[in-house]
Amino acid sequence: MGLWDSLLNWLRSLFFKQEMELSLVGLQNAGKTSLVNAIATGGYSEDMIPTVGFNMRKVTKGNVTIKIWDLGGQRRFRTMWERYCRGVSAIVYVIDAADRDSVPISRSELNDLLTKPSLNGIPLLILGNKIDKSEALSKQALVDQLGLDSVADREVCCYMISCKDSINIDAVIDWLIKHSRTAT
Ligand SMILES: Nc1nc2c(ncn2[C@@H]2O[C@H](COP(=O)(O)OP(=O)(O)OP(=O)(O)O)[C@@H](O)[C@H]2O)c(=O)[nH]1
Ligand SMILES: [Mg+2]
Repeated sequence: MGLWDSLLNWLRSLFFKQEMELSLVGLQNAGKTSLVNAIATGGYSEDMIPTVGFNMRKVTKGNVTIKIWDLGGQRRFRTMWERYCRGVSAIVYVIDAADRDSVPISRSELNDLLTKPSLNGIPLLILGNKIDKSEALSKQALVDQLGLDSVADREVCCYMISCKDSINIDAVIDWLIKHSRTAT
């Protein structure tokens, strides 16, 4: 990048602070809280406490401040998902790609969420997590088993990630930054 471009980018970052709000949803044990840690600090821990209700974290990447609603994935918390997804810039849906038995439940919970009129058109990022495990599904298998090809009313993107080995976390951050909007 030339000096002039760098200068322009710097000026832009001073005047156009970006911010975005997103919700992290998906079944318990999928790795949502681990993803927040991976994005915020790159840290990872084996012993995580299940999220009770929700947590809110603010993470700053460059000139983008991301407000993350990290929701509990246990059944009793799933009815809250819709409320916390309203008005966000993106819905991030995390799946344990190595827990093949849970994928059908994940699919039906995702379908329920996507039929809510209040969430119409909100971009969806699907993350197949735990690809460090040998039993993890391939991306194509996950896309098929979730029926993602039939989602037509919104932008959908899917990445396979590992919070443990920091695989594709950069791609996730890039996608998020592209979906932020200029703060007013
Ligand atoms: N092998 C492997 N394990 C992971 C990965 N990401 C998370 N885990 C583990 O999965 C377990 C659950 O992680 P959490 O981040 O607490 O899952 P969660 O989706 O926030 O769960 P709830 O808060 O109950 O909804 C923990 O033991 C993590 O260490 C990964 O990429 N690979
Ligand atoms: Mg959690």
